[in-house]
Formats: sequence, C-alpha cells, structure tokens
Amino acid sequence: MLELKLDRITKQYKEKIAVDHISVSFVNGVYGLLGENGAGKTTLLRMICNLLPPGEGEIVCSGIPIRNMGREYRRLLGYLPQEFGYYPEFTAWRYLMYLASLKALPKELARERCRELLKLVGLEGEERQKIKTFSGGMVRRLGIAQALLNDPEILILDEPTSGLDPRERIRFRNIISSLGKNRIVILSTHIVADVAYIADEILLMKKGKIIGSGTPEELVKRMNGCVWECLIPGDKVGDYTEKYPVSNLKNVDNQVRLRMLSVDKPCANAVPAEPGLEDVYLYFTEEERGAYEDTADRNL
Ligand SMILES: Nc1ncnc2c1ncn2[C@@H]1O[C@H](COP(=O)(O)OP(=O)(O)OP(=O)(O)O)[C@@H](O)[C@H]1O
Repeated sequence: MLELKLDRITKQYKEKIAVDHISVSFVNGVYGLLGENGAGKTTLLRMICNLLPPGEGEIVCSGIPIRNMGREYRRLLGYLPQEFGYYPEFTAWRYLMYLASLKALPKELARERCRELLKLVGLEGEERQKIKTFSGGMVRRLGIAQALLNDPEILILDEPTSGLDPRERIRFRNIISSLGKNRIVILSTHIVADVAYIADEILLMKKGKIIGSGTPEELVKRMNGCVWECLIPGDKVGDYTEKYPVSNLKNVDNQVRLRMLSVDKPCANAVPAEPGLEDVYLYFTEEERGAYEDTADRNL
C-alpha cells in the first residue's frame, strides 16, 4: 500500500505564508481537508500534485521524494481542480476519450475505462450529450471521471461539491466514499457535512496550519461537555454572541434558543447538548476567545 508523507511542507507568497510547516501522512482512505476560504487548502493540494514546488519541506511517496518521480508520480495521481478545464462543445464521451489519449491509454482500454467510469459517476446514457447541456453536478461528476481515467492510487479533489444542490451533493459523497477503499482520496471543502459522513480522517486547516485532526467521532468526542443550549430573551442575544461562539440560533415563541460553546455552564437554564462536527469546526475556526479558549484542550 502506498504511503504519502508530507514533511514540514511550507509555501510563502511574498509576505503571505499560505502553508505553514505541515507534516502529515496518508494511506488508503478518505481524508477531508476542512477549512475556511483562504486557509491554504488549494496551495497544499497543488503541492501534493507536484504542480507547485514547496518553499520548504519534502513530499515523499513510499520513500521517494515526488519531485524526483516525474511521470511515475503523474501515473499514480488523479486531480480534480476547483475549476477544471473542459470543452463545452465536446460530448462527455469525446472529452473522456480525448483525455484518455493524452494519458496514453491504448484505445480499447480507453473505451472500456470510459464506459466503466461513466457508469460509476452516473452519467451512463448521457455520454452523447454536449457538456454545455450538463448541470453543475453532472459537470463535477464528469470531473471525477476524468480524474479516475488512469485508475490513480492518489486522488485529489479540490472543493468537489462546490455549487451542487443537496441531491447532487449526496450522490457525489457516495461516489467518493466508494473510491477510498483502495486509494488515497484527499478532498478539500469548507462544508462540514461533506466530510462528516465520508471522511475516515478530518484535517482541520486554518491559516496554513493543520490545527486539529482525527476521525469525525474522535473530534466530536473532544467537545463533550462544551456544547450548551438555552432559551434567552431576544434582547440578550448580543451579550451571548459577543462572549461565546454560537453554532445555532433559533426563534422560539418570544425567545431565542442558542446553541453555544463554553467550558462552563453559560447561564442558569443552559442544558448540555450532544456535540456535532459543526461545533468542532466552529471551535477550531473561531478566533480565540477567553470564555472557551481551553474548552477542547481540556478534553484532549
Ligand atoms: N498565487 C498566489 N499569490 C499570492 N497569494 C496567493 C496565491 N495563491 C494563494 N494565495 C494566498 O494564499 C492563501 C491561501 O490560499 P488558498 O487558495 O491555498 O486557500 P484555500 O483554502 O484553497 O481557499 P479557497 O477555498 O478560497 O480556494 C490566501 O490568503 C491566498 O490569498
């Protein structure tokens, strides 16, 4: 089994440190790289794809630095960038066959592979349609198919679900989940639900650093005892949102139900709530606040 190892990977654009000394190892499975816009996800993924050289550090694939692997590494890799290039006038079939020829797949194998992949991504029967007639979700699914043409052992998906409606999103997640069984899949997103169900491991990224990692269950467990719900009068909402990270806010009759993070019970009528991954995300991505700073640290 392949092992991809990042050793103190760093990238700086002028004054801006986009990726800051990241060390992490990947083996088969689905990894969800979760972080806000600008956290450095795309920069990190481009370095993993060997499209961008790290300023510092090394990426090693089963013991060999990828910068020395050239074509051999490209053969192992499938990549779906945030914006992937396609020809709108091409049919899905022509587009995939064209890319297969660029990847030097023999014609018969290419046909077989394209048929298999169109089926996998649920575009069977649509292959003679021009891509310009596809919905956003269909285009993204075609994007996955092109990234899988060479049956890659490492699959990199940059924000694969952006712009998809809920149904397409679910469909997409199911496809990705099945792909992680026998390869490394790394996908980036800022949408918690996209990784909550399918990631074997979540890497939380903020300001170029991995600030938390673990299985979704592990991460959620860390928040035990730190998530609270309470009903408060509407005019007190500001007092609480200023003091605590609030993960949900709902009007109930003449009051407001708040869900917030706090080490200590935030008000007399607060009751402990079951933590979820959104609470974890909020905890890690919020700016530091005194009231809950050591919340998750306490549970580590
Ligand atoms: N070519 C570049 N030149 C200068 N700064 C850049 C360049 N590419 C990215 N950055 C900066 O580096 C930081 C990380 O960007 P990156 O695109 O990697 O983040 P991201 O997490 O993928 O965000 P998004 O989801 O918005 O794409 C941002 O502050 C961005 O402005």
